[in-house]
Amino acid sequence: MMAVSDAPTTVTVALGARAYPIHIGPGLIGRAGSLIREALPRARRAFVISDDTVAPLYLEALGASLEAAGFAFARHIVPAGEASKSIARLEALLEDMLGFGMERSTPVIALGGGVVGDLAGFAAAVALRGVPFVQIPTTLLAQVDSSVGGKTAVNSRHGKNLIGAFHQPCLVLADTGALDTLPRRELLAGYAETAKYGLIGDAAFWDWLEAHGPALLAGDAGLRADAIAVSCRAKAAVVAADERESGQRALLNLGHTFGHALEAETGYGDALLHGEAVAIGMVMALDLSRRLGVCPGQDVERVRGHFEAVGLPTRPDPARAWDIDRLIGHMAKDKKVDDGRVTFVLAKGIGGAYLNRDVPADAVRETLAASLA
Ligand SMILES: NC(=O)c1ccc[n+]([C@@H]2O[C@H](COP(=O)([O-])OP(=O)(O)OC[C@H]3O[C@@H](n4cnc5c(N)ncnc54)[C@H](O)[C@@H]3O)[C@@H](O)[C@H]2O)c1
Ligand SMILES: O=C(O)C(=O)C[C@@H](O)[C@H](O)[C@H](O)COP(=O)(O)O
Ligand SMILES: [Zn+2]
Repeated sequence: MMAVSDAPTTVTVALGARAYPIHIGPGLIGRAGSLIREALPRARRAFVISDDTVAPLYLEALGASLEAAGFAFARHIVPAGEASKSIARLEALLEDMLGFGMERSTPVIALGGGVVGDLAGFAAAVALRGVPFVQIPTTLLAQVDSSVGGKTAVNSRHGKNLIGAFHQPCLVLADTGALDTLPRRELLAGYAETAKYGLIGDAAFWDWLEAHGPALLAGDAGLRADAIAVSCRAKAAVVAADERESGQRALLNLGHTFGHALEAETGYGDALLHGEAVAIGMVMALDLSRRLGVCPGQDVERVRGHFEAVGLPTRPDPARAWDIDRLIGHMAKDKKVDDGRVTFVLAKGIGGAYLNRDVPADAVRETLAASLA
């Protein structure tokens, strides 16, 4: 890994005519106006979406840079938290956007974490059948994962992200300075999605995280920027190869079949953050792989041990009454269900994720039971 200076690192998502850059580094919110102007020379107006925690911290700086670059802009602020990924919030947002007089060249700018990014991205996908979309992710999770790749969605009472669209951003500005105000619990949730890339296909990155994760979490800016760049390169390569998840993109769902079921069961509140659910889900996915005889037990323990060492949960809250049948019911609504069968992301060890459509129901049930015991 290289030490990182203040100059941004740029990763490109290679999607032909729709290719876009992810700039990673400090101070990018203050430069957003001129960078958006370069990407969208014709746009004169912009619509900014943020939440009520992020807006007081960063909207003034973003607004000043937009105005300096000649943009008039409107803002729409939603309450912070997963509950804002709802049809009701989407409707209010769309009406506000249309009231502002969006044109097909008017960009939607998401300033916030994955909740704001997923909601704003979906609104950008459907307003006027699609307007330009700029991601300015302010959480670690959003910088390593949700701002890249074009999955946008809101939740349904039937499950997580079940209403959405693929709509790629035209620009991603990951201002690493914004991570300085992020609470540790949120940082850890993003760390789980960062570690996911090591578990999926990069054992050396996993080794690196074991060595440097604690310092990264403690605030080392260079380590953070390095980990974000590695994560974005990994995600960009998968997305460029399989944009609409007809195959290998599903690997990015490691831990999510279990994780989304846990999130649905906790009602998308503060009790369990997405990244926490994914951490637990990844331990479950490796444990399931071990039960099927494909993953060494020592790799499962290594993952569990590292997550515990940094402070991530590795099993559902034992103080809560969990119902295995209900969890399995949620898993049956996973978007990776095909012909009634769930496609699981398993791993032949750290760095060896693969897809399996033939996982015996008993093994899934045993995995859940062991984790909930
Ligand atoms: N589209 C994708 O590919 C993708 C990938 C992963 C996750 N997701 C989705 O992302 C969502 C989770 O995103 P998240 O973890 O960023 O959660 P989030 O957007 O809820 O942000 C977490 C919390 O941190 C606050 N916050 C954000 N930036 C801050 C900052 N710089 N300083 C202080 N506080 C800040 C927010 O207000 C919020 O309270 C989930 O809905 C998940 O499904 C989507
Ligand atoms: O980008 C992807 O592809 C992912 O799977 C990234 C995940 O971290 C993210 O949580 C995604 O929203 C889950 O996919 P979904 O299709 O089940 O919503
Ligand atoms: Zn995720």
